[in-house]
Amino acid sequence: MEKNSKIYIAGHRGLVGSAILKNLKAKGYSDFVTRTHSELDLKDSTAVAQFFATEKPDYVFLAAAKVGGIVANNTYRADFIYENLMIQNNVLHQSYIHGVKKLMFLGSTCIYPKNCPQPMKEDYLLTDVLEYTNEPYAIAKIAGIKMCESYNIQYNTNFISVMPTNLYGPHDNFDLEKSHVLPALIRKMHLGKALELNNWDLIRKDLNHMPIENVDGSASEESIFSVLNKYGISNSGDAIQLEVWGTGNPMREFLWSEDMADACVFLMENRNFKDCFTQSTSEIRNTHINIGTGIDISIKDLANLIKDIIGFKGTLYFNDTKPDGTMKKLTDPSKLHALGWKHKIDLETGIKKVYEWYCNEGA
Ligand SMILES: NC(=O)C1=CN([C@@H]2O[C@H](COP(=O)(O)OP(=O)(O)OC[C@H]3O[C@@H](n4cnc5c(N)ncnc54)[C@H](OP(=O)(O)O)[C@@H]3O)[C@@H](O)[C@H]2O)C=CC1
Ligand SMILES: C[C@H]1O[C@H](OP(=O)(O)OP(=O)(O)OC[C@H]2O[C@@H](n3cnc4c(=O)[nH]c(N)nc43)[C@H](O)[C@@H]2O)[C@@H](O)[C@@H](O)C1=O
Repeated sequence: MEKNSKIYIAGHRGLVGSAILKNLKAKGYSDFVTRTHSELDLKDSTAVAQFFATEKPDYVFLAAAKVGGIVANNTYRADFIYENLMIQNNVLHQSYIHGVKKLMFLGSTCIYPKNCPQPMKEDYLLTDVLEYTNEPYAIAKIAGIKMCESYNIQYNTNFISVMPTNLYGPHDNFDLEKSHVLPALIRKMHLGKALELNNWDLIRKDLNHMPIENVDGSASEESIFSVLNKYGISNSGDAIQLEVWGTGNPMREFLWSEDMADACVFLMENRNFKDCFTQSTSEIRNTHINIGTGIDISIKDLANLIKDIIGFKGTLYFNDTKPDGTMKKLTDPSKLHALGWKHKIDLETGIKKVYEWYCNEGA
């Protein structure tokens, strides 16, 4: 990429897209094309074709997708497969039609089999059955990888795919039903601590920023209590109790979103699809690259770490009627390391940074 290249970041207000935009600006890139979801619905093939014909971007980061945690994936199964297939089909195909020089497609580590050998190497794709809770989303992401490879092989495009592990950082989704575990636990413990301190100003400020089921900060204490109870924040005698979904035993790997963005920009600057042709086989597959830390933690230990950082004193209980999902999904990031990139922010530092962001801007 040249510093004056025209770069389209699809999903520039999201967790990853906002971090990619910030990273590119810091590195001296200056010509960006962005559209919010309401300005351009990427599911709309005609609108996407018109957008590419008008803007003609040189480079594309596809960080727009239907994204959510385990329960959202399991509940809105049709939306997750339909929306993701539509978004990626439209953006990839129009990037080919309009001669985009290079595109990055963002997948996810849920593309790997439920009982994948650990750590997960790129070559383990399509070797066994997927985890049920996010199968529709994973199938869409696998289709995206195969679409990139197929267009590259048939049409000589330069589409590269990356498979990030679980991500977290500023501009994440903190909805208590639809978000991923790390932002959900941060918000629950932030509210739990405020309840412990009887700090109703803080609780009302949080709910004004993001109402829970239409309950905002103007509601009565009784209504607020009842909605917090529903989402697993309750008062049992002298302690606040906080629900953690599942058994607490699953292992997860977490990467700071700004490290993720740095890896994406590094690969856009240094990696081309043709690099994969050095393989000794005529069958070109598994050309995607894992992005992770190679370090994981149990959900129970994660919950206790967040509890300590936030200073929530109440008790945690594990609700095993909620799904655990995959028991372990740890990336093998050696392909990325061999290319010269490694993460910088460890989990404890990242949680402190995102909690500070949440208190200042997110809540
Ligand atoms: N978060 C994570 O832990 C992980 C994420 N990923 C992948 O990384 C990528 C980015 O995810 P993340 O940043 O977390 O997601 P976010 O939900 O934070 O952001 C998604 C972005 O996509 C945009 N978007 C969604 N639907 C449409 C649509 N129909 N038309 C136009 N824009 C749309 C949203 O726009 P708007 O803001 O305007 O609504 C938003 O900016 C995705 O491909 C995701 O699958 C992979 C692994 C883990
Ligand atoms: C990134 C990845 O994200 C999704 O997969 P996931 O890793 O299972 O996502 P998760 O963050 O929602 O959960 C991780 C673990 O944590 C537990 N857990 C505890 N308490 C809460 C809780 O309060 N909220 C949530 N969401 N999970 C909780 C939860 O039960 C599970 O065991 C994919 O669907 C797919 O979208 C994908 O690619």
